Amino acid sequence: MQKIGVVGCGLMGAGIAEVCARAGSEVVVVESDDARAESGRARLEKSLRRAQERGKLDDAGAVLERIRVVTDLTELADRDMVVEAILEEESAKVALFKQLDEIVTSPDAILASNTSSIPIMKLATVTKRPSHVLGVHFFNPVPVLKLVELVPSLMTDAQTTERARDYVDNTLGKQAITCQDRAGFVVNSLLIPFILSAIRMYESGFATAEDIDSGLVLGAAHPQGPLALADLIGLDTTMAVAQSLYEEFKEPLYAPPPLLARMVDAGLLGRKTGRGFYTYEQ
Ligand SMILES: CC(=O)CC(=O)SCCNC(=O)CCNC(=O)[C@H](O)C(C)(C)COP(=O)(O)OP(=O)(O)OC[C@H]1O[C@@H](n2cnc3c(N)ncnc32)[C@H](O)[C@@H]1OP(=O)(O)O
Repeated sequence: MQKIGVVGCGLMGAGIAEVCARAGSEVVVVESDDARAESGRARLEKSLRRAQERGKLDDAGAVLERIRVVTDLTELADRDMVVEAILEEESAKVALFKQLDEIVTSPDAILASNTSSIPIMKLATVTKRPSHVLGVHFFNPVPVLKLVELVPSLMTDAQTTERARDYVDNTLGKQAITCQDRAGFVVNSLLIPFILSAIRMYESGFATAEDIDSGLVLGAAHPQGPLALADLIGLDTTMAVAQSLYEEFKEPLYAPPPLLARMVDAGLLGRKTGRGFYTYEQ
């Protein structure tokens, strides 16, 4: 698979486009309008230049030449695999998969979703090729974290999953794990209730954000504490994943705490807006 498409050039989409292009694939990224395409391009450039400055990449320019950011979905027609990385909203993803099914011409092409929590079956069944639809879920920051979760639905061909695994393991040099099509998959089913517990602890006044995070960094060797991690993921995404998990399993441990909902209402979404549990320079 050499021709990759990515839909969405936000935090995750840009990261996915970057790692695919760094691995030698030719990548077309689609954004919904010119302004978003421009900021997506800037995000990619910044990340690649930073990798070059840190000596992790020889030639950022050569990688950028393999990436085109466009606003027309039909430019994905000739792709071998398209990875959807738009906002975590089921209706938007369903509408996009219907369009991709019409646009992407090769019957062998894979339609993948980077969703964190929406059942793959909901996306597969709106296409005429459910055997070629699966979840390919990356982790933030995509250039740093090695894991990719592969999530076949009940309708996905074993061959589709194997082709995706081969690309992830052998072309991207990451490591794939596979799990069933249940909300949250492996990582978020464990990580989100942990983050929600930290938010409840903070909300109750039990300890400060700094002390909760220091506890986990210094006492359990986590690279960052749960509240800083929620800010990195984005509080809107954290909330959306929690809601999907709660809807699927109806377990109280997945219910979003009121403080998280209020922060999302207020637009305090973490790093990307400059304020969440902490404040950040923009
Ligand atoms: C919600 C979902 O569906 C899925 C998810 O994404 S869940 C979230 C999963 N992510 C995590 O759990 C992240 C956990 N945190 C970490 O791994 C680390 O704290 C971190 C990588 C974010 C930052 O690490 P740090 O040591 O505190 O900071 P820093 O020294 O700046 O970075 C460490 C390395 O990562 C690199 N890095 C950090 N952020 C980066 C980014 N956005 N892009 C590229 N590289 C980055 C740095 O360049 C640095 O590399 P070198 O050591 O080779 O110089």
